[in-house]
Amino acid sequence: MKVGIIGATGYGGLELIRFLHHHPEVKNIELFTSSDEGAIFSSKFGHLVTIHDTPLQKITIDSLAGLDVLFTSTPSGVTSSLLPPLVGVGPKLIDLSGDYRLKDVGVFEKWYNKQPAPKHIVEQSVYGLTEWNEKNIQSSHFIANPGCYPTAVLLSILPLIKAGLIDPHYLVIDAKSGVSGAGNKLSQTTHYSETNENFSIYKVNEHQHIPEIEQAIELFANVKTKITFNTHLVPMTRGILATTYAPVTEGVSNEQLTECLMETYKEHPFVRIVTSVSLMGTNRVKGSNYCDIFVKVDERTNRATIVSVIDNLVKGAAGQAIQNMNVQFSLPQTLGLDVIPLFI
Ligand SMILES: NC(=O)C1=CN([C@@H]2O[C@H](COP(=O)(O)OP(=O)(O)OC[C@H]3O[C@@H](n4cnc5c(N)ncnc54)[C@H](OP(=O)(O)O)[C@@H]3O)[C@@H](O)[C@H]2O)C=CC1
Ligand SMILES: CC(=O)N[C@@H](CCC(=O)OP(=O)(O)O)C(=O)O
Repeated sequence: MKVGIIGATGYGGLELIRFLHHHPEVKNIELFTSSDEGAIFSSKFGHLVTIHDTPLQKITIDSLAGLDVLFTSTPSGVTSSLLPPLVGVGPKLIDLSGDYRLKDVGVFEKWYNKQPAPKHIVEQSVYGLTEWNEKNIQSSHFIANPGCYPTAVLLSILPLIKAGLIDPHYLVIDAKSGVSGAGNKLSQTTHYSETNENFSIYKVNEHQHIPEIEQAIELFANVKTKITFNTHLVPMTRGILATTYAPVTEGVSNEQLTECLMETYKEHPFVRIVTSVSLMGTNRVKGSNYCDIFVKVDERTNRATIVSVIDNLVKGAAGQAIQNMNVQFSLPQTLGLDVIPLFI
């Protein structure tokens, strides 16, 4: 397979390269740039010397046409105008940005404050939450890869909502991310001296992943709901830990919640249900495509605490994107992704 990456110099792009390099079906990786055409890739990234000594290419429709699959890992607002000429005619497309996730273009415009992609193009994309949308992904040429926070949250709560074990109308979700979630561009809030020894909340009640999570709950569990969702920045590089608090349906036990999660994901290699909280942590999934989930009912309040962890750059971005490519090409989902987490 001949694969292209637009946004190769970003964090998501670098992770795509790391995994695709080991993918047995990928024979060629072409790297594209909007800002540094001709630069030798490894001259920018020393860890890739002797591995990717290829020049960065200019993005043109002609240069993309011969690819089998194109990953776009660009800031929001870029692919809304870049991809429409390629949809349905060029390579299979997997977009890691938020530009095609929200089906209502008015909702995209409101939460991202950016010009949306044309509605008829957005309608052709399939939401790439792999474990929940495999059939549609397999038959699609155009995947909108989920956001990092929605991936962590949805994998943990969808089975319980769908089975009627928790009340979906009072969900309170508290999520924390490492700083790489904000990408590689410099900014005041991600500056070392502002993040080191600091733990902060941001985008209070205004995070762009709120409508994405609500849309997916409706799509996969057939429930219309409004969530409370807040995000925090943790002084670490990688990882998301998301905690959801949800009322438990009358008479439902802790064991039933755990069994439901285990049953849902028994055939899914990247989702692990953890039964001891001492085994949970972002370092248990770091560098890997795993999502680990733990649930415990507070019998005093009859609320469940549902916890999930992912690596934002892997299951939250590049890893899930490659998992989706595998599904699109009818390959085993684990191909190229079968790595043990870093842990330390
Ligand atoms: N970081 C994360 O954990 C996650 C990120 N995402 C989403 O994935 C996308 C990429 O994120 P991330 O890798 O962190 O971002 P980065 O900011 O690290 O990298 C984005 C890359 O996009 C390229 N780029 C910028 N402007 C343009 C343009 N106009 N046309 C083409 N390419 C452009 C740049 O490369 P160059 O200058 O060489 O063109 C840049 O290196 C974003 O939409 C993000 O929201 C999704 C899930 C998780
Ligand atoms: C830590 C941090 O800043 N994370 C980013 C995640 C960005 C992302 O994935 O946003 P898209 O919807 O544009 O893909 C954020 O919270 O906005």
